[in-house]
Amino acid sequence: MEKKMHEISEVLEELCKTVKRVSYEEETAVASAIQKAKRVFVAGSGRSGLIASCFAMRLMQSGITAYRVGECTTPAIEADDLLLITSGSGETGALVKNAETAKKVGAKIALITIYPESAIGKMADVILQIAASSKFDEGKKSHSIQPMGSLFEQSLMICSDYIMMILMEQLGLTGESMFQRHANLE
Ligand SMILES: O=P(O)(O)OC[C@H]1O[C@](O)(CO)[C@@H](O)[C@@H]1O
Repeated sequence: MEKKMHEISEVLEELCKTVKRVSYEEETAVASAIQKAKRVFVAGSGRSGLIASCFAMRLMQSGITAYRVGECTTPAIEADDLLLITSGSGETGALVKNAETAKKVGAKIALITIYPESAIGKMADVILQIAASSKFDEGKKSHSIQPMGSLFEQSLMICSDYIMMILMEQLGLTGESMFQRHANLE
């Protein structure tokens, strides 16, 4: 049999290492920022944005008023709201603009990123850092065995689901109670 370049277990190992390094304090800080907000607006681009949508879905199922930025039914962000941005680089143009708008109206910003010192990081009130290699590190020796932002995006999915578990505990929710709000028009 032909030798594989990498075993799938190596992918799981680097994912496990990355999510275990994420700070619990930062995860709980994001959960409290969500709880304190009147409404949560979730924004992300590309693959990070797809995971942002998964997060927004769970927030809605928890009874939190959550919107996905970019949907035509999403209203204007206001002072009591939270803009939660998922961006590996923290530099994606449209997301930087979203953060500037949120700042201007006095909304809070939470960022999940590789780079706390990024343009969005500098505007954020709460930051959760995922120490993964980014799409900009492609080709470097230190880069993940997976391409571009894959390791960040996978870690983002696990961390956002874990933040949901923290919220469930704080709000006294169960999977069953959340399922009551699951879409019945699909
Ligand atoms: O997570 P970032 O750095 O904001 O990048 C957004 C997206 O841009 C891409 O590079 C291309 O869509 C994706 O890999 C990534 O999810």
